[in-house]
Amino acid sequence: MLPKALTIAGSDSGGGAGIQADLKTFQELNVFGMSAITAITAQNTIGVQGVFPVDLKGVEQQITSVMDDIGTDAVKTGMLLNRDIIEIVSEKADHYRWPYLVVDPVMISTSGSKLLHEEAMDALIHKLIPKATIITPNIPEAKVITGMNLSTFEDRKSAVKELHKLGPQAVLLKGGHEENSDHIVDILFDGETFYYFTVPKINTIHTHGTGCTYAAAITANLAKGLPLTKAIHEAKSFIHLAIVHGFSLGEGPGPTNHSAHRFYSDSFLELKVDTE
Ligand SMILES: Nc1ncnc2c1ncn2[C@@H]1O[C@H](COP(=O)(O)OP(=O)(O)O)[C@@H](O)[C@H]1O
Ligand SMILES: Cc1ncc(COP(=O)(O)OP(=O)(O)O)c(N)n1
Repeated sequence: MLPKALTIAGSDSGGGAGIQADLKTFQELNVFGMSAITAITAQNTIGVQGVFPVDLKGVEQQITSVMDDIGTDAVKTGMLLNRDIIEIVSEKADHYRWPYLVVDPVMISTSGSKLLHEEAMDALIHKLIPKATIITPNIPEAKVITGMNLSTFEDRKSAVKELHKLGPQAVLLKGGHEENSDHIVDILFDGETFYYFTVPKINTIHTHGTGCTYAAAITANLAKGLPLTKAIHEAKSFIHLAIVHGFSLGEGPGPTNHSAHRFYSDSFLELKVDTE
């Protein structure tokens, strides 16, 4: 039987991010994908033209319908939009005791649209993040959650420790927003050990949906039963190839290429994983 994964996130009509990116990633990684949609966004490569929340009963019922009949091996959250939706997801996490919960704390799209209301921050930090197997903030999201300045590498390590104190089993701080380096470092901390996933920065604008795709690949790998560090290492290889082969679509930044990994052996990407 195929492993199963549920994504609880927003729909991106443009197909590059959100639910669409998650389901494409699950499919590419041979995981049966299921969804609970929190909001419909009218979105393309240029930006987000509209956000239409799904009513609370609709969100709650999608999760219940999937869980009571099919069940899941792992859950990922993306755009959750508001406090009420976060509270529903948190209650469902308690009720169903999901084996793995990957929380991508989506707040704002690269094009600048709000995908999480400010009033929802407290629920995200105190109700959902503590239940996560892993959280995957980017640098701006980590700044908002910790209130810290993340200019230096040491700042980022300190922020990762602070984020871990909120209660998730592990924190993965993504480095894609690093501006002053030709390398990008994602920092993983599991409460004992730091791991660094370092890659050369790819010179491209076609990175729409990178965060969603990466977190979905981690979720798929956890659903398959991979240990956390290996799940991230393989997901990093997947997202790296997807960015290398990102492509132009529409007038704005194009999406990553979810199929790119098919054309490489697993060992294509030599990743440096340091522990200390
Ligand atoms: N230009 C790039 N070159 C190489 N890797 C990148 C690049 N941009 C993003 N990544 C990687 O893509 C993943 C998503 O990162 P990031 O862009 O920080 O998140 P988000 O999409 O949530 O803003 C991370 O593993 C990051 O290192
Ligand atoms: C519906 C929806 N969810 C999430 C995002 C954000 O996607 P992400 O991969 O974090 O980054 P960008 O695509 O904004 O660079 C989204 N845009 N839409």
